[in-house]
Amino acid sequence: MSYFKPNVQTTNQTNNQNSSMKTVNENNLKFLDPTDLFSKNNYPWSSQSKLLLNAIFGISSYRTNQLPAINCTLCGNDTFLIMPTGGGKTLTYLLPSLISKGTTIVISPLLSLIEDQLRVLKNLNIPATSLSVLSSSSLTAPSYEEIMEMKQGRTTYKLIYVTPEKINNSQMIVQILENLQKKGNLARFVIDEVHCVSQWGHDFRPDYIKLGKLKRLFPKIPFLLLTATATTKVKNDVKTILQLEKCYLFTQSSNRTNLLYEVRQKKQFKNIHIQISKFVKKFYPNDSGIIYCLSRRDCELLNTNLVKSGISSGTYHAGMDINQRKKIQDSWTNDKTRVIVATIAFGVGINKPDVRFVIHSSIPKSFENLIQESGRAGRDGEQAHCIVYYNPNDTVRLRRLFQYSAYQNTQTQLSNKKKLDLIVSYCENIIDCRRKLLLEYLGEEFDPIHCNKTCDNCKRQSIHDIIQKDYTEPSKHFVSVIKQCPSISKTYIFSILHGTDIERLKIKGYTSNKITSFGVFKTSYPKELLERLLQKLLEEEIISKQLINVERIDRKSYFVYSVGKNADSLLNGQKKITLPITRIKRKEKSGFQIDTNSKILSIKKQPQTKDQNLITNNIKNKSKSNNTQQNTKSTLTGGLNWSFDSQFLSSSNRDRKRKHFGSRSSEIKTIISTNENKNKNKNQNDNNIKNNVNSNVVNLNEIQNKSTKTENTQDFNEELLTIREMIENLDLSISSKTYEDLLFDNLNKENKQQSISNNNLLENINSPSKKIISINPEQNIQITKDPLYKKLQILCSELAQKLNCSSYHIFGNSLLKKIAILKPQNLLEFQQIEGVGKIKALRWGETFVTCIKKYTKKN
Ligand SMILES: Nc1ncnc2c1ncn2[C@@H]1O[C@H](COP(=O)(O)OP(=O)(O)OP(=O)(O)O)[C@@H](O)[C@H]1O
Repeated sequence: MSYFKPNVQTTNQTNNQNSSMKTVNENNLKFLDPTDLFSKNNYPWSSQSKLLLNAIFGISSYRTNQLPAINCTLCGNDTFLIMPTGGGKTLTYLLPSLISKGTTIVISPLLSLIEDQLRVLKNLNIPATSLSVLSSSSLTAPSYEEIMEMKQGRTTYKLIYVTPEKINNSQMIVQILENLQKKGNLARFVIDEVHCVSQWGHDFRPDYIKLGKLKRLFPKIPFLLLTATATTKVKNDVKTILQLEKCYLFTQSSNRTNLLYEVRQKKQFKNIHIQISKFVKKFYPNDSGIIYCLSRRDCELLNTNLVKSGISSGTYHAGMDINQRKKIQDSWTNDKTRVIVATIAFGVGINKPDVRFVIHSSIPKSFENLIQESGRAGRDGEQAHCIVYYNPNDTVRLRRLFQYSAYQNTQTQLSNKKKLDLIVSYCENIIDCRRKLLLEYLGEEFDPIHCNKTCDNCKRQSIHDIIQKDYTEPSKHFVSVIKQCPSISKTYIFSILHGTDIERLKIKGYTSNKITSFGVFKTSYPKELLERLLQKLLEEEIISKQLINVERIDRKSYFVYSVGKNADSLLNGQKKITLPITRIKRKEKSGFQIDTNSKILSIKKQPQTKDQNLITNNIKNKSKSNNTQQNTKSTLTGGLNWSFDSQFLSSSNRDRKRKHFGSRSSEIKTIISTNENKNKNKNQNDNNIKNNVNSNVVNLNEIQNKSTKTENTQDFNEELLTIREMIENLDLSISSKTYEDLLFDNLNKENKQQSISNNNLLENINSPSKKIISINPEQNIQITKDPLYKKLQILCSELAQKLNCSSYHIFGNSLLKKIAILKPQNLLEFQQIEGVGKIKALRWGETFVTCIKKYTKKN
């Protein structure tokens, strides 16, 4: 069998490099270049598809690979789409399901994901159901009569969701599928999270393997396979296990251009709340975020401290009972609690699109954990932060946990150790582009030039030089102390080198007259630097460590150090030890050098000499070439207290035009309606919007002024009552209309039929051009404080409560922000906003517009 890997032209607005596709041979499989085959807009369904895109989903253009994947599956081919999280995989089966005759079967791994998706579809009036829970109490189950109809091979549902377990264990479901096929009503199988098929994937599920029988039972039904990540091994497993003979493969970069990656130094966990609350208050005071902790205890401690410092947060971990967990998750999903402080127990089935930051308050367990957990940020495509707070001591904690785990055999422990080593080098690395390191781990090449300074290392490189400083002599002192004091703990090593804590050292017999390197460092090497050096010596196997009290998992267990197998090569001068340090790039001629490593900001007027330049460049080049050779196994260490905080806003002010913190979020762009509307008021409104958006200043000032006004509580409560009243009176009967009724509601039945076969006529049905705006980081801060945005959020959450769904099922926060900026004054303007489809506009537009008009009149 072979994959046919298309090289498809991009049709979206994302970064070009993101869309670049290779046409290389993969695993000696032949790939065709079907650009001409699937990227065109001249298929019989092309106009209909474009119309549905606009009318149902409120979207004006396809993203990378969406169009070719849609065309490919509609042509009846088996299609494998690998697209990063938040890339828009769902659309590639929703649109075809509305166009194809019959029903699309979606196999999805989790009931919670299925239920979430069914709520989305319900709000779009797309007929969908699930056969996974057939009890009558289930909100998602079809009725008895509907099941009977399905058994006859007929159904009005366009989508049926089912878990793999159910499809494997229910004879009735197989019978339904067979009868749907017989009657020509089985459109396609969609297998979501298809990497679960493979034991090499991160979420292997045995029931996915059994899905191999589907191709045997339904050889003519096309498969659409979806995942965010698949290594070559996983891809091969997918095609073999699912028994696909010919399958078109669409891949693209896993790069999430809208995520900002950063590693920050952490001093002590008990004070981490100070750093985190400062960050949250500054950047995301009213946005959602997740903070991951290593243990339940850490979650509780951090949460208590965050609440004390005024952050709206709650905990989620396996130690809480299921009701408590559900309560906090709902509160977070519906924007009542802003931040969730959780262990990795939180995450599976989390679909909230507008998570603006994911913070690891301690080192993640592995690269996979980092990618998966931070990947929950920015699923709506808007900019989001992914920050790891790192302290070398965290690794000691993790190693200890791995070592104690009673369930793990030696091999698992070794693999955990390797994984930990990799993530440690990532955290310690202050040179290489973080995007590059992450993507290389996923087996993808990435040129850091495309990072556009959206990771701390690239950002730092633009203002700092990195130089390698020789620490061979200090390292010899480390080894000397360890040689003289066998099995010594880290605290004692540091005290001896610093010459502090003399009384404690005396008790142990460690005195200056006995130990040659006693007090050599005095105050010249801060503890952070000694930690880095210790880590480096361990990596180089100059020293080694061992856990004491292995049978106990309490705080008394600790590591002791002894000389490693490479100690002699250091002592006899064969081996040199260097650590990268950073210094601010000097301006021409009279720059200032800041030695960030020594923690003493020594400001010297010292222009860089030719030789220094040479060294810097050599090191940079060397690091580059090492990089390509070693892949992610970079062992460069660093420890710089540097963050986006200090650079972010000021530089984006200076350099606004060039900034690209995310493909779709860097600057405000508008596409103003091309529909000729003679109405003078409307034109006036359009102009207002156009001016506001294009000037990029009017809006911000306006928002800023308003946000500084403190709101009168009485007014606010009255407003809330009016909102509730509006929702009470809202006519929800529109939900009984199908998507087709709404799409064609300007036409009578005859024309409806005609229009389906006449794409031109379809195009003429009111489908306004979309206004596309993106919100940059500064605007985001302003808009989250905007009273209108807050009102719209309340309106949305009240409405969600009434409809028994989550706020984001109605409108996500990023869309609400855009609505608050554009302030649509009528239904047409409301529907013109990118992300608002006709169905949602018809259902709730009036309510939202009324709220906005009332607000604009008052202000
Ligand atoms: N062409 C498009 N233009 C604008 N927004 C889009 C487009 N396609 C999808 N989206 C939006 O992108 C967001 C993410 O889409 P979706 O949930 O399908 O991502 P996904 O690839 O399935 O991610 P995950 O792997 O996390 O499930 C949704 O809010 C969706 O409405």
